[in-house]
Amino acid sequence: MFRTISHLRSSLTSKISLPQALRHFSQFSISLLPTPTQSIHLPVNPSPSTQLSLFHSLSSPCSSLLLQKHQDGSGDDFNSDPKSPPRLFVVQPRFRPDSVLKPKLNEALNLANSLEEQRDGFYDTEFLDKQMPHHLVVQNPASRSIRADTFFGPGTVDTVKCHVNSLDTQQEGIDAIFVNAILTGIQQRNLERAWGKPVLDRVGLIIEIFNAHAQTKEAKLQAEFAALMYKKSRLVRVRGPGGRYGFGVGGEAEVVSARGRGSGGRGFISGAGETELQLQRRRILERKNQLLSEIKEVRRTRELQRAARKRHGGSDGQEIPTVAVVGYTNAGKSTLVSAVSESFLYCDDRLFATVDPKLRSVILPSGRKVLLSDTVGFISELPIQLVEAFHATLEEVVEADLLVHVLDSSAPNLNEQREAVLQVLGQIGVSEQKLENMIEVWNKIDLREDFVGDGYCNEDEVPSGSEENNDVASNKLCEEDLLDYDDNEDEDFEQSGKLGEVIDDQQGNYSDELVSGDEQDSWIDYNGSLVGCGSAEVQQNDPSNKWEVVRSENQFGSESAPHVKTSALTGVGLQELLELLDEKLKPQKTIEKDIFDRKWRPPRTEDTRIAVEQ
Ligand SMILES: Nc1nc2c(ncn2[C@@H]2O[C@H](COP(=O)(O)OP(=O)(O)OP(=O)(O)O)[C@@H](O)[C@H]2O)c(=O)[nH]1
Ligand SMILES: [Mg+2]
Repeated sequence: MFRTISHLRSSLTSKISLPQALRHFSQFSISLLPTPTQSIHLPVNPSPSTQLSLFHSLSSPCSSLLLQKHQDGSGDDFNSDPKSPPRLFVVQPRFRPDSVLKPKLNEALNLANSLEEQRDGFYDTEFLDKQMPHHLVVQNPASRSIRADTFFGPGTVDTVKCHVNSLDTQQEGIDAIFVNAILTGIQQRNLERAWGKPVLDRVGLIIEIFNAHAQTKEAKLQAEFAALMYKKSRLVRVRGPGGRYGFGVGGEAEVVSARGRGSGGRGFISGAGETELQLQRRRILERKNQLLSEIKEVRRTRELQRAARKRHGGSDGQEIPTVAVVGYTNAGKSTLVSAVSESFLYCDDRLFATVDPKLRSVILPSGRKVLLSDTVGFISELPIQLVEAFHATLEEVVEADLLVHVLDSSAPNLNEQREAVLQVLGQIGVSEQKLENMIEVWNKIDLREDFVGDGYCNEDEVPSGSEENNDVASNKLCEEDLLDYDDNEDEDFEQSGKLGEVIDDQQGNYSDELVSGDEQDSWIDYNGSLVGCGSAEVQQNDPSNKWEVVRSENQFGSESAPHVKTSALTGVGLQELLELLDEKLKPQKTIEKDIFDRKWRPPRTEDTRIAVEQ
């Protein structure tokens, strides 16, 4: 059955998540037509989800791709379960030194494996039992040499293509390619065309994970809003062979930004693709307005709930303070809140396991009741669309009386994670005063090599909220030990290639000064050897090697020491954390009282002095 694209688009209504869309996407063979076309081959009676997957395809300059159901029906059997996780191939740009690359690659693999939806309230496989995705480390183009059309140089694009083809001949195949970098709309589309697979960049994947993990109406609305804004910023049009604009094949492509600014000037207004572009924009705008009004309602409800909490307070009529637990994703926030509140919150090694914020009440050692708010985790380069869309959720953090920043003390890039969290807190408008008053918790202390059972790096170290007790000497000691450890690990990593292989386009020593130009990638301080596409094999998953770097030790190079070290799993440090909460929440009242006293009642001593003089 053939229909026009406009006809098709007008019938596309429902929304499905990317995992589902990718499943359906894989049921079609894709071939470029020699000339732009407005026709499309649809399966008879496409389901709503199939329709939407087509809509995804049609949003790209590949809208003239011929989508044909496999004649032999093989597409139907190809991983046709719409809820099974998509298989992603991870392309990780290289960083130097390897101690920087390792956590980034590790995070990329974790992100790729986190894109999964629950089935009947559960995931099919335990996260740590999942196979590591296939991956490839490629050259990271220097910022001034990033190609506007494909991000990577042609050598890297070809190399990835070779590996994708090779994986496709294998039984498992892959559904999409995840590039752990931020791509522009046109780079993404050009790479999709070059590799013949859907491409996700870092922002896109994180947004999709939020969509896949959202359970409540609030989280679903916000995640969809973020996805919509992301999609809006990626509308592209292409210039065909005759210089005509449209959604045609080949030719030079241009991005039309979210502000509607195209580089085509007046000519942009006409052209075959313009109607389609406008139609998409209108559909996005309509949905955006609808979502905005629903999100507004969510914010209003949250405000009312907060006000009610303040009004009713505890049993003694006192206001119940709220403590927001923030931190990098997977730091153990939910586990910590569960442990101290003796309740259950969903915890998982999947990144962004929590998308739906939860409140739990806790009784502090003084008998005072507080509410702990477990909220979404942050990540470096957290998409701004998500920060904006999750405004209603993040307002809880801004409005909280006290913040607890949970860090994974076993993370090799602890400082980077801290910075990423502080950056997001600044972005959402947390006041300086709250940041200064924030409690820093180093969680997962049991995973540290220097863990001696009481939770501290050094047996002599006595943690406390006060700066003086932060044992800098002992921290330095640990730092040296761990740096040694890292160096050795780098060697192992390079030689054994356990995590994947490094693919280079050129052989020899390079720096970004030496290589530039169309035909070559730029290099960042790189010493490497040629691994050609033919000789290279993509790292196969070896279950014994899985997640090896996940638990590697960090450099312990933190300038500021934590206020308290905990292990949410073993219970170490939890009592101390509660005592610290008590301590931090008490002074606020005293300060308020002081101000009140000073404003309305002159100090008694003065009164007394005056009385004596008289
Ligand atoms: N060994 C150890 N594992 C921990 C500890 N705390 C949490 N974990 C594990 O770390 C993983 C992530 O924990 P979560 O509590 O889900 O982390 P989170 O910070 O809430 O993560 P997001 O919701 O994704 O932002 C889970 O597998 C936990 O079991 C700890 O103190 N020690
Ligand atoms: Mg969580």
